[in-house]
Amino acid sequence: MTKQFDAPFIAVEGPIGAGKTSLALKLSEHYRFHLLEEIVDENPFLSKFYEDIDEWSFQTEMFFLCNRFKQLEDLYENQLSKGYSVVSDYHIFKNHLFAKQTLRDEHLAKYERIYNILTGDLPRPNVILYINASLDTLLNRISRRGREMEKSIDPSYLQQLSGDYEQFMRDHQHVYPEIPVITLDGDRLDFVANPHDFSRIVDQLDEAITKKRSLL
Ligand SMILES: Nc1ncnc2c1ncn2[C@@H]1O[C@H](COP(=O)(O)OP(=O)(O)O)[C@@H](O)[C@H]1O
Ligand SMILES: Nc1nc2c(ncn2[C@H]2C[C@H](O)[C@@H](COP(=O)(O)O)O2)c(=O)[nH]1
Repeated sequence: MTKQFDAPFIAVEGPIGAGKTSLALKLSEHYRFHLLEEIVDENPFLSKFYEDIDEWSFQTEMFFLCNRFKQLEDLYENQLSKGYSVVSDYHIFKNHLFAKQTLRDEHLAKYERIYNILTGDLPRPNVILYINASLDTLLNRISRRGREMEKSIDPSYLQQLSGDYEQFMRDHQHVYPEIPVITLDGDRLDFVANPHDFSRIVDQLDEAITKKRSLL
């Protein structure tokens, strides 16, 4: 049974470099919501993963899964169960989305059994902001962010992830119509440098939060 709570729990999602962390940080400051940030550099396998995906993918995905499991357990205990609102730069589903691309079949079968056990009763976001963007935009932003290990990202890997995100968001809206998915055009919106673009996102989010509160 998924843990129940009433507070807004907003997840910002999208492929690598779409702007999730940047937008989540700005929203947490604007709304004074608790910010849940995914770990990246603390994953000891990630740099090895980018050098040899097949060799290091299982440990990479399992590390992310276990870390996020603990983060979300603590989030429920310390924030959501107490009525505090949250904005996060990830949704736990991303773990599965990456694993389906990076794990070979026999590893994926084991991973999915563990994923279902660990995530079955975790708190789930009740609003999703989904940033999509073209491959060129993603590659440019990854380059601008400048993480050494990401310089070896294969564009086809990123293209496949982007496609998987598109499909997942369509499926999610169909399966969970009560959870609004606000899609943002990452090619057109510069919420980092353009206050008008950011305020338009806030307007859409205000509407979604107000609507959810009216249903409580
Ligand atoms: N909408 C945007 N317009 C322009 N630059 C952006 C935008 N979103 C993010 N960036 C820049 O792109 C880089 C990646 O952003 P980041 O928030 O780390 O993406 P993600 O968390 O999705 O990987 C950062 O340098 C950030 O400043
Ligand atoms: N193989 C996986 N890699 C992941 C996962 N979550 C994040 N990441 C990588 C992708 C980027 O290099 C970096 C930061 O991710 P962003 O989406 O914030 O750009 O970490 C995962 O579950 N599996």
